[in-house]
Amino acid sequence: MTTANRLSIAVLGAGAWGTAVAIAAAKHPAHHHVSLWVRDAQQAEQMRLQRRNPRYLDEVDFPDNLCIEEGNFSHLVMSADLVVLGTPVSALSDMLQTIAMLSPQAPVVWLCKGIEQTNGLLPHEVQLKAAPHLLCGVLSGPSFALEVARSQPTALVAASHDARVQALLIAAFHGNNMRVYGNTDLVGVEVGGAVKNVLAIATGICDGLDLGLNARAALITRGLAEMTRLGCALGGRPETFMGLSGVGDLVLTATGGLSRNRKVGLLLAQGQSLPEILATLGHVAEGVYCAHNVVQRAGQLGVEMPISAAVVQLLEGKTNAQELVQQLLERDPAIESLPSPPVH
Ligand SMILES: NC(=O)C1=CN([C@@H]2O[C@H](COP(=O)(O)OP(=O)(O)OC[C@H]3O[C@@H](n4cnc5c(N)ncnc54)[C@H](OP(=O)(O)O)[C@@H]3O)[C@@H](O)[C@H]2O)C=CC1
Ligand SMILES: O=C(CO)COP(=O)(O)O
Repeated sequence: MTTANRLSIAVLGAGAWGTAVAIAAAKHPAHHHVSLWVRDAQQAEQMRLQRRNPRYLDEVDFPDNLCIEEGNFSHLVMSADLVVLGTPVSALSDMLQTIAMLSPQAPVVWLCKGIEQTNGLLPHEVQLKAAPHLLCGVLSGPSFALEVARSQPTALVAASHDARVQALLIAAFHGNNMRVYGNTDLVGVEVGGAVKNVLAIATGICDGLDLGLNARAALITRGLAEMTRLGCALGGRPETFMGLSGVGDLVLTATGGLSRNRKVGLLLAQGQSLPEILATLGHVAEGVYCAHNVVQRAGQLGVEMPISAAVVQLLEGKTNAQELVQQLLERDPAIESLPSPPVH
């Protein structure tokens, strides 16, 4: 740390979320020194000239203490108090391995929400495999990039088993209309972040078919039940799913007009094909890439996830939106199973 509370923060990855988080850190009252690393040299040049990110968040100006970097990021990693990975899940393993070689002691947090497509691992499982000795954590919770970049009020969860990483995340981001809550349940926080994306696709389909507000509320509630079942079977705590990274992010993503996952669902309901949708989306929609693994991991644990399974069938072209709804409605009657409230 340079002076009391003033941190040097390196954000690697300048998509919508990496850019918004870099802006939030730079606007923090402690005036952190923030470097935002962009992989594309041309984009970096544009961002330096315009002091905005024309590709992903073109309406928000960069604060003066946000520096745009490109090329080799080793000097950034080696001098940072905190490294923040703004890349999608697909890049996590490579990024962590590179960072571990450069600076094995660097505290690293990731922002991605999903499951690795090739091997079905949650982000912290990817880290345990790729760079097990790094000091790590995740920042998650209901947070559309545009609103964070505009400093609109937002509450997030800083999850880590290491109290120093939680404290660093709070020092980096808590303030200037952002609240950051500490949490030690990495599994619960990451399952919430991954599954809500799949459920947002389902809710987009529901709304795209104009099934009504009753149907949407039912889908979100039963979706939360299936998220909680999977999360608890993987070792997460039931109360985590009642928190910001669980029901909080589920409600935001399933109902919010800024969600890319919800948009995928809306367009599927209109009859567009998945390749067409992905070709025009312009951003990563992690639900598309993790739905299959969510359902596969649930299957391995004997956990039922009918809504997520229906989304997988649709994404794989095995059903259409109308059939999917029929399939869910025709399920046998059941007792409403809910996770028990935590005992304090
Ligand atoms: N947007 C949001 O509101 C939120 C997003 N998230 C999560 O954050 C993650 C990133 O999302 P978001 O920023 O919105 O995605 P975007 O699609 O906006 O941007 C993705 C960024 O990652 C870069 N990238 C992709 N692959 C690699 C790689 N292999 N190496 C280096 N950089 C790479 C892309 O570079 P390039 O432009 O060159 O392709 C781009 O800058 C996702 O997991 C998402 O679920 C979480 C909370 C909020
Ligand atoms: O995670 C998010 C909000 O918390 C963003 O969701 P989308 O990726 O669906 O836009």
